[in-house]
Amino acid sequence: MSVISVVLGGFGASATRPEMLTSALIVGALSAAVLYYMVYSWKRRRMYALAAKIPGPTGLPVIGNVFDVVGDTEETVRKTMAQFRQYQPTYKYWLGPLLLVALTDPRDLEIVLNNYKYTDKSHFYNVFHPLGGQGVFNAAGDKWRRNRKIIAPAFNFNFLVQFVTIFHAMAMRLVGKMKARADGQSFDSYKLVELCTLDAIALTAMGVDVNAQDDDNSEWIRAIRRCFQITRERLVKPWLLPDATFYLTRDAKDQQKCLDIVNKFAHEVISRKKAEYRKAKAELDADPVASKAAAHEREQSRLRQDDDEDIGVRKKQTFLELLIERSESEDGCALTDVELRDEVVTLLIAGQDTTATDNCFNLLMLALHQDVQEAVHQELVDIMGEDPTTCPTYNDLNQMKHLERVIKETLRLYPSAPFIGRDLDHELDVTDYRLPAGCTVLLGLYGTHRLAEYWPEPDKFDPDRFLPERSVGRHPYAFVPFSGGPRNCVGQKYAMLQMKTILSTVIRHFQILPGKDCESMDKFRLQVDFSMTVAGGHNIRLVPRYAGLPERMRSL
Ligand code: HEM
Repeated sequence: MSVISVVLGGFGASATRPEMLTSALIVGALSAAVLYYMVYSWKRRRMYALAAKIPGPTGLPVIGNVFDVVGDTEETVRKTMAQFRQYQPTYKYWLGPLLLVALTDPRDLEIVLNNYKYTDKSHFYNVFHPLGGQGVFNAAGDKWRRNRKIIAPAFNFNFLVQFVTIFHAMAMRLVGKMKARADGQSFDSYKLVELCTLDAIALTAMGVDVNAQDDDNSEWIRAIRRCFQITRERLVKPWLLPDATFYLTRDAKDQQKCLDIVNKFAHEVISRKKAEYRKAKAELDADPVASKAAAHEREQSRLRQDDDEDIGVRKKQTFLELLIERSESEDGCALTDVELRDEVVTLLIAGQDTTATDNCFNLLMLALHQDVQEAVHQELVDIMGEDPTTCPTYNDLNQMKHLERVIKETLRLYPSAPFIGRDLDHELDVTDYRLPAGCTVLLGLYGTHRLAEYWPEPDKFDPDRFLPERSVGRHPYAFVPFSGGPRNCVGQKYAMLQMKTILSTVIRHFQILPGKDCESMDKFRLQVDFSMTVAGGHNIRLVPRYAGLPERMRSL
């Protein structure tokens, strides 16, 4: 018997007692649900009223626009872009009871991002919590403020510049792998580049050579990549976003196993590095002259911390070693082993895929714009000479202005993080609307970067937009691939140094040509999980440039 017939028939003369009881229960439950919905809606009347003023696609009753974001991520990206084009710069949509407001106007981005009130990240970032725990990316409130203060000095040029030789060594490994693919056949550059950036971040964060480029099958590498994969899946399957549903799945158990491996490895490295630090310190303390000199160097180093010009004078250290040193020697900076682990794992997650995808998009842009590629190659030859194996100095990297413009223009068109989210717990006035309390704000960096008002012919690849004379007067929040304000990307200088080193090394060795299904920007099928990528691969072809060079220069 259907629910309706139970309800209608249940009150008829022929109804039995159990049927009447069932009917009464159903009617009671339905009435309670309707009453609950009415009270719930009444409480949210202000939200509905403010939301009604914001344009956006029409949704279905109760579930709203859920069908726009469920399913194939390529299709979701396609629909999101169409919505952006139709409603820009601000629009709303509903996912069930959740109101999302997409903001792309740079003035609105500034209002939200440049304000300490909105530094806590949206609830959907909970998918990142298993990896990176309460590290700087995930932490909120005072905990975030403290973490950020402790970690910030590690991202000063003065400290980062020592990593250039590591980036170059990893880039040369990549060139070695690419050499085997330089047969004119199309291949997905991401598969090689993501291992290169994993090697680079593991070495610079922990001082461990995981050598993913030669062996991507070790237990740790399999574990960390599986963790990335599970997080990606949660991001594109909305029903896995809440912990309540995710922790019922097999993936959650799998994630725990992999996390145990990743965390155990990190703890082993931390113990080893701490022991090394303490041993070196004990030896130093036993020698008063050396101890005084080290104290002087520490003080000088502290004074240099904010001076980006004064570089290359610190002794070589990894992020972890710097954090251990600060932890053990400075008031208020003591981090527990779990906190140290969370920071190190955070850097692995935040610094690997972002730079991998962006390096790959750069290779694609250079492949599609041969004139730009040749100009960049010429610039590299002018700065560093013909030998493609030379390691760039910091000054060399600084002079790579053309390459820098290419990287920025690529970040404009394909920002690794196309949007970021914040939850509003009170109303907020942006340029054209008052946003209701309780909504989630999506800051659409991708959309901002394509607003014609700020970027004429926005879909065109034109690195010269970033020439100083063409950048004058541009709104500071019109270009925000690394976000902005107090919670911006702490790793942006690292990212620029790493990408310049890897790209310049590859370009000096190979001419890059477009690969299968990547013959034009229109053909890219974009998808978003961890970062924005091309579904079907960042496919390129390579032609060695070193064929005409002396044998010494050809050895890779
Ligand atoms: C092309 C490369 C990169 C891009 C486009 C990028 C972009 C971003 C963006 C947009 C955010 C803000 C996220 C949010 O508020 O929701 C962010 C935060 C962050 N990024 Fe990056 N990132 C890149 C590379 C890196 C690297 C190489 C590292 C570290 C080595 C790093 C470490 C971080 C950290 C720790 C945060 C969190 C900062 C905080 O919450 O205070 N990023 N990044």
